[in-house]
Amino acid sequence: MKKGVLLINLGSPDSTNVEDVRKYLREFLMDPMVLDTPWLVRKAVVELAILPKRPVASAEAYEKIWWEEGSPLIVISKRVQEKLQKKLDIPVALGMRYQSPSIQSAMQELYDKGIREVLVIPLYPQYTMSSTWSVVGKTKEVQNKHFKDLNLTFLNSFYDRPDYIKVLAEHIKNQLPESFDKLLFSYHGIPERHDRKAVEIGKKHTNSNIKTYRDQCYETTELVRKELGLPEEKVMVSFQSRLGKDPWIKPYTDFVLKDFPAEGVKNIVVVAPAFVSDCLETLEEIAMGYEELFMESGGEKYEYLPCLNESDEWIDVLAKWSNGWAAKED
Ligand SMILES: C=CC1=C(C)c2cc3[nH]c(cc4nc(cc5[nH]c(cc1n2)c(C)c5CCC(=O)O)C(CCC(=O)O)=C4C)c(C)c3C=C
Ligand SMILES: [Fe+2]
Ligand SMILES: [Fe+2]
Repeated sequence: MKKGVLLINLGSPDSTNVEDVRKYLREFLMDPMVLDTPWLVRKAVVELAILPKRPVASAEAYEKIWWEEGSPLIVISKRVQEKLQKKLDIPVALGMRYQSPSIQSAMQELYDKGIREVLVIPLYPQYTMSSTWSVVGKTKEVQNKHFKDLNLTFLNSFYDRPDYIKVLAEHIKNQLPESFDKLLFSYHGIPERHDRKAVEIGKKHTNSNIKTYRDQCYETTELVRKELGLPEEKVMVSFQSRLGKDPWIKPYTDFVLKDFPAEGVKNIVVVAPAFVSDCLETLEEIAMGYEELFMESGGEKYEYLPCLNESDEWIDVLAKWSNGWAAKED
């Protein structure tokens, strides 16, 4: 059977226009894998508490990082798809979990080429309900509704895959300044509750040994630290982007950054391995907002190292995984 690859990332608003941002946030936050309350409560919270004001602030944040060609997350994901396509003999399509290009349009593209076997790669190294399981659920739903004779194989995570660890460590090493006090691994946070629920959801999608998102983040960090040959005290993990009043997994990046200078940690480097492409969370929150916070708290030097993005070495890894899957007997 003809084979193809489907890359899926989170997605961005279509523009920095407040209405487009509102539309994006509505789709994102109405996902029960993101806001996991009963539908009516979720609808009330989203429409009455979040959507009246947040889109204005979010649009301003997007405005600061938007590129001429569009949202960095979309532009980078398209570059990854194009570069990977050049390396593979089988078609590669790109879909976004929220907004456009949709997962359905990407699947249609592959289907129209006669493809009936698809390797789905959610572009999240670590799985949890709001990242990978949301993508897996949505992709299965679209397949079941519109493409019944399409077979899907999922690459559910790569947080501990030696190829990924090696390419990430090398990428960091090439950009690491000669001297620094701490290398901070800041991952996207999730509510503590999700870390328990996601294990049950993950078991439904796969038979493998499911871990919590927090544990996966610590594992990625430890593997990269060892690959870099850094002592334990040079590295720290934290979690960013809290939303709402529930407890999220700790330590919180903003708290850590505020405390660092008083502890003598004044020269830091920050990486964000929950993302393979730069996006609002890295370019605005980490590279702008957190730098300001750290400097105001007494920090002296702050450097953010960009994600893997469309680097040749990362494309080579994606090509290796895709070819490995494509070479398997049906
Ligand atoms: C309950 C809220 C959220 C959870 C849980 C969550 C988990 C989560 N998100 C990502 C990746 C990205 N999130 C991005 C933006 C973003 N995230 C939330 C909320 C939750 N995320 C919101 C409301 C937003 C939009 C911006 C804002 O208004 O703050 C992005 C950036 C998108 C872009 O266009 O650049 C990414 C990427 C992961 C991996 C994750 C769970 C691990
Ligand atoms: Fe998020
Ligand atoms: Fe954020």
